[in-house]
This record gives sequence, C-alpha cells and structure tokens, in this order.
Amino acid sequence: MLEARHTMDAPTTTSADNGTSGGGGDWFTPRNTPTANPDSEPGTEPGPGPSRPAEEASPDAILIRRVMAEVTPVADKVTSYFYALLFVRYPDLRPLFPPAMDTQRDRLLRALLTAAEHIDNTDVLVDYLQNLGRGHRKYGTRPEHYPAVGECLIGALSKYAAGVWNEETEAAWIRTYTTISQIMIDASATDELRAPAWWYAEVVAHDLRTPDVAVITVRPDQPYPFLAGQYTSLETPWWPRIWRHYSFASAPRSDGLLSFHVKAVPAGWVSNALVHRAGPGDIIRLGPPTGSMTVDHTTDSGLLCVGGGTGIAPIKAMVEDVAEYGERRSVEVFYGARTEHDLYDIETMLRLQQAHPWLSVRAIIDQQARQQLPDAVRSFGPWNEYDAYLSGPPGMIRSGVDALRSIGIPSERIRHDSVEELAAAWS
Ligand SMILES: NC(=O)C1=CN([C@@H]2O[C@H](COP(=O)(O)OP(=O)(O)OC[C@H]3O[C@@H](n4cnc5c(N)ncnc54)[C@H](O)[C@@H]3O)[C@@H](O)[C@H]2O)C=CC1
Repeated sequence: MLEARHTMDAPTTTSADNGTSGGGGDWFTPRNTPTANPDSEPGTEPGPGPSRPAEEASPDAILIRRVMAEVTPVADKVTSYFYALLFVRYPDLRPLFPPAMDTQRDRLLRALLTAAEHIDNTDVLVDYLQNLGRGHRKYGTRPEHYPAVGECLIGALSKYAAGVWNEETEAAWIRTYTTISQIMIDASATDELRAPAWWYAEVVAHDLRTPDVAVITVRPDQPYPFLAGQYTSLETPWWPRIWRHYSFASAPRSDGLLSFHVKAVPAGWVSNALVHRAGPGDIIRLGPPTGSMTVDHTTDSGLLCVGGGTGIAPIKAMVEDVAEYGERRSVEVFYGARTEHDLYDIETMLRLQQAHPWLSVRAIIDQQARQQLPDAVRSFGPWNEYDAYLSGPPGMIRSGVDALRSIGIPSERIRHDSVEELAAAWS
C-alpha cells in the first residue's frame, strides 16, 4: 500500500484573537469541540463527499483544482505571501514557527496540494488530516489558531489565482478549509485525552558507527507506545522548533528505550547536532509515533524488506517485531549501501539472521555489485508471494517500486513511507 502521507506539516497558528479580525470574518471558524465520533465525517460541516473516481470530481474539487493549477507555477510567491500575511496580522504567532521558514514554506504548498488532491477521497483525507491534527499538538496549535490561517490562505490564493477567483471558488475553499480544520481539531482534542503533546527523552547512549552515522538510544519520560516500522518527529535542544523525522530502529522494548539511526547530512542542522553534538544526558523532545509501514500480522505472507543506508532502521525494527510475534514466516532482507564501510549495522542484522532461521540477510554493496539495490533484489526471487517493504533514499524507493512492480508484485503489496516527506524531513 502506498502511504497517503505527505508533508502538510506546517503548524497552523495565529494569535489568540478568535480569528474574526483581519478581514477574514468568521468564515473559517470551526467548532472547537470534538464531534461525537471524531473518526466520522466532521459533523454538519460540509465535507468533501464520498470517495469517487477522479473522472467524477465533485464541484468543489473542480473549483479547488482550478485554483491549484493557477497557483502551482507561482508556489513560492503564494507561500511567502501567505506567511507574510499571517505574521503581519498575527505577530504573536511568529514564535511558534521555526526561525528559518524555508522548509515550512515548502510544506504548506504541498499540504494544499495534498488536500486538493484528495478532496474527493474522504477516507484518505480524513486519515491524513487526523494524523496531522495530532502531530500539530507539539507545536502548541490551538483550535482558535485555525481561522486566521484560513483567512490568510484565502488572502494569498485570491491574490495569486485572481484569474479564476470568484465567489464560487472562494466558497469552495471555505468549505474545504472548514472541513480540513475541523477534522484536525477533532483529532487533536481526542488525542489530548490519551497522550501528551510531546515526550521528553534523555539520550542514554550515543554510538558513532561511522564518521557520519550514529545510533542513538533514548529513554522517554513516560511510556511511549508505537509499532515497529513507524517513525516519529524529533526536536533537539540546539535547534528549537525544528522537527525532523526518524524511524524507530527497534521494536518496542520491555525497558521502554527507543533507538534511532541518524546520518549527518550536509546542511542537516538536526542530523549534525544529533551525530556530532548529542551525548548521554541530553534531553530531546519526541512527537507522536506515526506511519503505516508496519507488519501485517493477519497474514503469514513472506516479507521482502529492502533497506538502503539508514533506511535499514525500520526494517530492523520489523524483523524484531516478527521475531517477537512468534510467527515463523519467511523474511528476506536486502541491505544496500554504497561502500562496505557504509554497512554500519550489518553485524546486528547478521546476528539476527543467526538467531532466526526464517530470516535471510543479504548485503548489497553498490561498488561490488555494480548495480543498485533495486536491480539486485530483482535478480533474486520469485517475490510474487511476498509483501514488500522499502525504506531508504527517495530515489531508491522510486526505482524499488518500479522494479518490484515490473516483476509482478502488485502496488498494494508494496509499502514505504512517503517519498516527498523522506526528501524533506529526514535531515
Ligand atoms: N534514519 C532513518 O530512520 C530513516 C532514513 N530513511 C532515509 O534513508 C536514506 C538513507 O540515506 P543514506 O544512508 O545516505 O543512503 P545512500 O544514499 O547511501 O543509499 C543507500 C542505498 O540506496 C541505494 N540508492 C540510493 N539512491 C538510489 C537510487 N536513486 N536508485 C536506486 N538505488 C539507490 C544505493 O544503491 C545504496 O545501496 C535517507 O534518504 C533517509 O531519509 C528512511 C527511513 C528511516
């Protein structure tokens, strides 16, 4: 299953002003209390309607896409203008955003595209927005922040889509944004009853495996439930309000410790801090667990796992999960790296292989194999009885999906995290 997880990760915020100032009126003011069933359609707010094929787009979807087509070529301008509006009208909110807004700006546009893309696909949209609403709790986002964001969003879209903007398009955006924000608010309110907005975690071990890869182990301040294959967002004390994603590198452990594999990448503030600066005793913050690249325990199909570089982290967690679960299903791991030196976790993987007869681990080193990881996987097999899991750089995921589909694995049996998000957020 390709995950419908994209990068709509900008904190939606504005001043404690209830959103009725600044020209937006109360168009976007969603209800502040959760609906009776937060997993259902958001109450009486107009929703995107039932899922339907793309060729039968709803009237709102047609209007939304018309605007998107206008603004996409000037994405940078729209996003800059949106944030300018937001921070001028609601300056109190500026501190909730990271000091440097580059990534954030990029995220907003993608968020819009995602919402527009899925406006008729209620299930995907709801699931995605609920996750997003929960994830926004760590930014300090409150229900009263949403109206101002909607107001500034409309302000920016109407300016840059002037050619197609009219009462009808505006009404469609208002309906859509109201739906979006209501789902997020509801999910956040429900989550508040069962989980903290974030967890503090103390670094208890820092193992520099190569000059730029560290395996970091942390102890959360309270229980942290998650599933093997998922990932979290992480903030370091050195770069406040900059959150980056890392997969859990172990299945849930009885001692409650969590581990991450971090590679310091050029211009990666968080990754460099984690690899070169962090040490035992440092306190980081963790957001909630997320992601659906998890082991399906309802089947006993074999697992074909392809991990490139630090993408091996969630694969290792899933192998441990299978071991823990007790099912003796076949698990075939391909662990790719550019050089032998980059196979920083091969010993762990080989130890797991030794302990579990159902597990096979193959290291594929570009330089030796003279081919990239996905091609190497294709030359083994057959894989048509397997569920496939891909984790690694975006290019590897893309060519991995192509390679696996070309040998007959249907898309719904191929799982991976969002390529867009990988590109943006694992640094
Ligand atoms: N740290 C973590 O928890 C996680 C990290 N990731 C992602 O994994 C990646 C790891 O990066 P590095 O360790 O630097 O990996 P890398 O760039 O050294 O590549 C690792 C392997 O992927 C293959 N590969 C790379 N680009 C490819 C392409 N375009 N087509 C086919 N194969 C390709 C290479 O052949 C190599 O075997 C990052 O993009 C990170 O975002 C993914 C999940 C979890």
